[in-house]
Amino acid sequence: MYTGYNTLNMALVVPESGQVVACEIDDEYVNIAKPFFKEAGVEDKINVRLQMCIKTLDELIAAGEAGTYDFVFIDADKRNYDRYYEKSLELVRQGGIIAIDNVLWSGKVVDPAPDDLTSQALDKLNKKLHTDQRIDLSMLTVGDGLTLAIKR
Ligand SMILES: C[S@@+](CC[C@H](N)C(=O)[O-])C[C@H]1O[C@@H](n2cnc3c(N)ncnc32)[C@H](O)[C@@H]1O
Repeated sequence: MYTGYNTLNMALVVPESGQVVACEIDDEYVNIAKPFFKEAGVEDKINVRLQMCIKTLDELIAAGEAGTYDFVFIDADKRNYDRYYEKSLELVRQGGIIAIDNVLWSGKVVDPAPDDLTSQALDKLNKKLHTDQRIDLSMLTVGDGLTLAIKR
């Protein structure tokens, strides 16, 4: 979530009945974001979970919400992206979209250094998605690289 810029954007466009689940581990950012959610009149549409996001994803699955989400945006700690991707794939419905940010990592994924575990993890995930038959894939070369994975 960070300071909530994209959480707020999503909450502004989902219908009144929609919900945005926002994952963050740092309460400083949550405290910055929440007044803006209120000011924009969308605080009731945003469910902030202040804990490790893998725990939140597991809780959503345990609550029977697999296959019910339209969209997931993955933009937290890069080395765990593959774990978040697998959980997100469970959570989205057929035709649902998983967006993954920073997949080019300033170009370092092309030839990751031996000690650069982040670039290695992103490179590995990019290659995995390329042949993943569970999704249709588009990698947008905008910004730092944005992958769109659409669940089949
Ligand atoms: C790049 S920022 C997110 C920006 C946000 N997607 C946006 O566009 O407005 C990444 C955030 O993920 C949080 N984060 C990192 N690891 C996390 C984890 N394991 N669980 C939950 N949040 C995490 C960081 O504290 C940081 O605020």
